[in-house]
Amino acid sequence: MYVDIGAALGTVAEPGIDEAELEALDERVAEAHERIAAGRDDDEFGYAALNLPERTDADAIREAVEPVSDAEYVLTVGIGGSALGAKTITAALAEDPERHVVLDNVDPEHVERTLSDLPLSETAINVVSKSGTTAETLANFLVVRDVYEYRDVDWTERTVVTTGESGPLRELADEEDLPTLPVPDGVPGRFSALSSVGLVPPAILGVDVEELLAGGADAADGLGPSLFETPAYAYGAVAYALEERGAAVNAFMPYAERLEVFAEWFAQLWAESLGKDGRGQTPARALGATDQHSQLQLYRAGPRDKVVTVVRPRERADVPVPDAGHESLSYLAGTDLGELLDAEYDATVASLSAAERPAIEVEIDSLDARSLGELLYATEAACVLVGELAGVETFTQPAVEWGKRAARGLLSGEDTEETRTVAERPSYPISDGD
Ligand SMILES: O=P(O)(O)OC[C@H]1O[C@H](O)[C@H](O)[C@@H](O)[C@@H]1O
Repeated sequence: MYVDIGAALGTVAEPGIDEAELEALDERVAEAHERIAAGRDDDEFGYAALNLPERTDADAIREAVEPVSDAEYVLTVGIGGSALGAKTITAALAEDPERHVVLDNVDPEHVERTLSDLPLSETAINVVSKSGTTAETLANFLVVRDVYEYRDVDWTERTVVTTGESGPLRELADEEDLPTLPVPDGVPGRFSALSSVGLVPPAILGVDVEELLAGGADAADGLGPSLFETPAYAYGAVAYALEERGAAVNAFMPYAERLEVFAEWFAQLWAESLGKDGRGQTPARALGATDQHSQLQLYRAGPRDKVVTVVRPRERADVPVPDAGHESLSYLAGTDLGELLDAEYDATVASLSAAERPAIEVEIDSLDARSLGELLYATEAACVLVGELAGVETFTQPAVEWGKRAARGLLSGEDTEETRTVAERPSYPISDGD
């Protein structure tokens, strides 16, 4: 992975970071790196995520998916960190990403439509929940099972479960003797893409999971004590420094359709890990070049509270633009779509710099398994570094857990602190008088 922080320097951007300040920050990066390395050595909660590339057993995943390896579709039932990793990987790498269907939300119309469109006898079910208690996942799984039974398709032969050692999902899996994979110890869901949590659908859909893990291992080997020699830390350190100087928003803008879901994954990672103690950058999702024609206006001319992260592969497919023989289109003659997209990327960074707005450039060699593994890992390492520099509890998510408890309490009718708060929530209704 390559990171270019030139467009985030104080000489060209406001907010920006001066080179002298970077030197001082590098000392803090060295300390944070030591903390991260110690956490990895002891497999401490959270830090253990950065050991996944070496720990994940690709053979065990292949063995567990063997019974469903000829499935035409994979239906993932999971939410948040239990869905986004797999969705990101298949969107980027599967030959036909449409073959991976994700039921994360419980919008009844969406669930009904999704299931009615799927050929169930050719669809493997991948149920994932670290806690095994998440209401959306359990409810969707029960609905899915019921629909399979109604259509007379044996779901027990087509299901793989990834969950912890106990909990309702584990009980459901044991009852039916379903093949199960463990969630890795000490790894929060949003950091678990490079484990069984994220790798079951890619394995079924023919993605080279060994190469993904090898890419993660490359990035792990590259972590060193200086931001000047570690692109992942350079990204994290500069994002942190810019937040300190007012960049409350991090607009994550890949210039590759196949990385659009990566921005969704990034949003969970950044928000849930770093949104604590009154701080944390708000992740915004954008796609280049599409959002150049909408959001870029705000990024260049709105409040100076943003940094834009642009991401691109260095290699692209060749799709030449045909020469139409029109004078007015001569600038397109002899080019190809990749060249155009790269020109748009360069133009966006330059356009932000011209308005003194910060950007950070991230590049990978190409959109293959190795580079994606590297990008996933490096982004996680960057996030852990920001957490260290900001002094927040990167690996917990108490605010999200509150909502989960409240929803469960409401459904069961329990009287808890959360359900009382829901009952007393502020209300000031306005209607149109009808
Ligand atoms: O994997 P599960 O236990 O079902 O949790 C799914 C998701 O639930 C919550 O929203 C957590 O905050 C997420 O981090 C987690 O990924």
